[in-house]
Amino acid sequence: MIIEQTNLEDCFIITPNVLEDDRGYFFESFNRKKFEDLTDMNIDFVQDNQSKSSKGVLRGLHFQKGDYAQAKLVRVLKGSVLDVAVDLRPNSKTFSKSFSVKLDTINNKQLFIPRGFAHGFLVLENDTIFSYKCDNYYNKLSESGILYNDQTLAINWEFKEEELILSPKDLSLPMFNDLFS
Ligand SMILES: Cc1cn([C@H]2C[C@H](O)[C@@H](COP(=O)(O)OP(=O)(O)O[C@H]3O[C@H](C)C(=O)[C@H](O)[C@H]3O)O2)c(=O)[nH]c1=O
Repeated sequence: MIIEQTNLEDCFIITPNVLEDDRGYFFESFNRKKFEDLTDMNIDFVQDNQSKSSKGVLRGLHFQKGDYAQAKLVRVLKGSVLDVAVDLRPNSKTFSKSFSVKLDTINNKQLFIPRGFAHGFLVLENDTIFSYKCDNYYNKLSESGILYNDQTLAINWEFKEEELILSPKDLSLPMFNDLFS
């Protein structure tokens, strides 16, 4: 397992050690001890999620507020995404900054997104399956988010605006300045 720092504090790229043989491959998709040893963080994931999406789907930017904030370890089981994390921790040196990385089944990369971040992803291939671990349970009343094309965050999704597919909920998310001004 290789851990790479990103430009955001406490947000890491994790690349598993893929063991190939003439049958195919094997890798440990998560190993708590190795994760904690390498990141110096304690983590206790309690919920796994999975979603399937068509090319052009953009899910996010989402986060849960307060006591229900979630850290996530995200990866792709099939297809590929542009994954985006945004630091929304007001006291962080990287507050309001974002990080993007392509996750797919070629690079097998995963992104660890700590509590206090917003998360979203743009699907780059049809029938992409996205899977992630959360260290806190889903709490509908604590859900919040920021509109994907918020001008303060200025995230480059690298995709034609007219080809994006978002849920009505995501299209009605607030702007960054509505939440943090
Ligand atoms: C997140 C979640 C949702 N749901 C239910 C609520 C809806 O009936 C249905 C779809 O929910 P939603 O449209 O919020 O799903 P996504 O747009 O994929 O949301 C996720 O996408 C972004 C990128 C994330 O990082 C979050 O984990 C999460 O917000 O699943 C549950 O039952 N449990 C859950 O943990």
